[in-house]
Amino acid sequence: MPDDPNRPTVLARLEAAGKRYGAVQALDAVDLAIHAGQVLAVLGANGAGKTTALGLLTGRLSPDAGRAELFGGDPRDPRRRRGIGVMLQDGELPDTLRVAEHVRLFSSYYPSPRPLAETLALAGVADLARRPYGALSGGQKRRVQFALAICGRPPLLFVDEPTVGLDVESRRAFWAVLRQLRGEGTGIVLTTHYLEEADALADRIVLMAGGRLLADDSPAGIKARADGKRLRARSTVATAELASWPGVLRVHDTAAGTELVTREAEQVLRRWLAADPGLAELEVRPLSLEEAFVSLTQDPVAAGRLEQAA
Ligand SMILES: Nc1ncnc2c1ncn2[C@@H]1O[C@H](COP(=O)(O)OP(=O)(O)OP(=O)(O)O)[C@@H](O)[C@H]1O
Repeated sequence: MPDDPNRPTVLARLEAAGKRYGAVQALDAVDLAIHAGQVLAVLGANGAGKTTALGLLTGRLSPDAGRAELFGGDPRDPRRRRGIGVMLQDGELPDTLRVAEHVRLFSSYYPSPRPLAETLALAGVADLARRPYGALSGGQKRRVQFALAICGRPPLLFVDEPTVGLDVESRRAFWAVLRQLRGEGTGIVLTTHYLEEADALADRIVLMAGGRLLADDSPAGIKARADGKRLRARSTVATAELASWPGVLRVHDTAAGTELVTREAEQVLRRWLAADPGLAELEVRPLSLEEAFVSLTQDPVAAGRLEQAA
């Protein structure tokens, strides 16, 4: 059968993949596909299984159930691993080599690397080329690690919390480069604890908790699945009372008034107005990705609904 040109190219996948460390089921029956020309953001609290999932996809770890596949074969095969670029969280590099020397050395491992100047410019380190790595700031080191991950033009790029320690301007510049690489057809797997980053960049988000996938959807889809609203108003009703009402998921006081999250906005709002005729400065808005994330990872009912929907 001819290939469907509209079907995305799968670069890597997990099929019912599991990994156990003693009593800890780090990954449990996870199905995941990584597509060319897409940014996939992997989100989850500490210990959710993100690093383990990436370890299986990059061939650093082997599954003990199910399978992992990279470019159609075994991720542990060095020829396949040469097709990926990896930017790890704590990449240690020799301090004495200069930035350009590091990039030149890494580029030499690949069959058709980017020109040195292009790699340095993309990573935003052109003006640091002659500086020894050890003399760079934390954020500058992150950018050099990114340069090493992209210098070989890998069709698949893994970036693990890439913008930790970057200032706002550098973070935006980094996002622009990731978008450019995606535009060139690169598949990008991004783990991040910055939900704003996932919202801004990702075509798809997978949400992990306890080694399992809670959701695999677009950022808008994730927000819609959480299906809640945030209400905020100045009110004399005590937060403890609001928290006891049916349908209210969370309540807290802010400088701008009392804020609550609910999946039954109309019902809760009617009750709130009846209980406090003086209620003022009312604001109703959909959940942000951050609020949806908290709601889905902390609320087993919502997580169950997600699993059914998936
Ligand atoms: N080498 C190991 N030996 C024992 N347990 C491990 C090992 N690696 C991971 N685990 C456990 O497996 C679970 C998943 O860990 P993993 O590192 O994949 O989580 P994560 O989502 O990447 O977390 P973080 O956001 O903190 O990086 C955790 O409970 C962790 O303690």
